Amino acid sequence: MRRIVITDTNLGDGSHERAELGDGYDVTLAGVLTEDEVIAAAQDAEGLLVQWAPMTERVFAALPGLRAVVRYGIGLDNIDLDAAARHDVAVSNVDDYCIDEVADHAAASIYAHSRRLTAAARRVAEAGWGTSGIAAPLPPAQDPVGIAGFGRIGRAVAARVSALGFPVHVWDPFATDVPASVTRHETLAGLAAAVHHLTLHMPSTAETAGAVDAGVLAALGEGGHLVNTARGALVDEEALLAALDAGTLGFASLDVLTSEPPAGVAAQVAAHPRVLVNPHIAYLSTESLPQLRIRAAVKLAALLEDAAR
Ligand SMILES: NC(=O)c1ccc[n+]([C@@H]2O[C@H](COP(=O)([O-])OP(=O)(O)OC[C@H]3O[C@@H](n4cnc5c(N)ncnc54)[C@H](O)[C@@H]3O)[C@@H](O)[C@H]2O)c1
Ligand SMILES: O=C(O)[C@H](O)COP(=O)(O)O
Repeated sequence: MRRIVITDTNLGDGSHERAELGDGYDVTLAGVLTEDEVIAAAQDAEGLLVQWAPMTERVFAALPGLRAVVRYGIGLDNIDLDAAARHDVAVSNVDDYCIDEVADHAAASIYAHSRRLTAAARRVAEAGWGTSGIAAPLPPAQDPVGIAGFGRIGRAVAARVSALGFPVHVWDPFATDVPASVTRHETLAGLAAAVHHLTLHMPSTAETAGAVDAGVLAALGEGGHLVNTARGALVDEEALLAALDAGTLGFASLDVLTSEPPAGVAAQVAAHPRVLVNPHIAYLSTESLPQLRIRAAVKLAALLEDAAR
């Protein structure tokens, strides 16, 4: 019997995973989040299913029987991939769930701000019926959208916003087969300067940390709208707060922050009157969660089979 531990329990009770894995697996739902807790809970585990628990060098070193880890999600930023390789542990994510959900969320943020939904509702709540203080919306054809990171989600956002009539611009140094219908830029600042809405869809890595800095925000400008459904670490939040305070950036729609729940500068950003903040829910739907749990279990079983060969 192979022992599998589910670290975090945010996503459910382990029933989908147990049903998928069947009798050959002993699945324990640990509900742990710190290094020490993971090490204590995962002794003798061959496989781990992890959402946010930190998979660090220390954790891998303390679990010599571990063969495979699958993250419940797309981003692998809480897993030290070099450490996993050093300890001969296979790692995977669930790269094909929630693409439509996140794309819908980003496109909805763009459409909502384009029609000034948040600003207008705030105006009514704070100053009563009237239109002063609400910038007149532009027709979508004059309201370009910039997509940073043209992967699965970025491309799905492009399909949605172009169907709504927004011109699409992209920046992704690694993307091939970029369609002729979109305008490609060589730099993130160049993309920001060309658009009104900038939506982020690159991974959180050492290279992308703080990529949306003061220069990119200045290029996006006072009418600009930053949309982040990727990871908080992509944005220099000090610079974002300064730009919002100075009025040199128009608005931000943020599903993710550097600190979740918000603390410090992330809390100041989240409370800003020209920010629409959501509690990291872009992935969420009645379909995506069971898919995530089932696909994570299938992937872990495949990795463990490979490791046993
Ligand atoms: N908020 C949520 O609930 C939620 C849900 C799912 C995914 N996400 C985030 O969205 C991100 C994108 O997901 P995806 O499925 O589109 O990933 P993907 O791998 O399909 O696409 C990422 C794109 O980023 C590009 N890229 C890689 N490194 C880059 C760099 N240094 N600079 C610029 N571009 C770079 C790649 O070429 C690729 O085209 C994930 O990394 C994840 O963190 C968030
Ligand atoms: O746990 C989550 O918040 C979701 O699975 C999103 O994670 P992801 O952005 O890495 O997919």
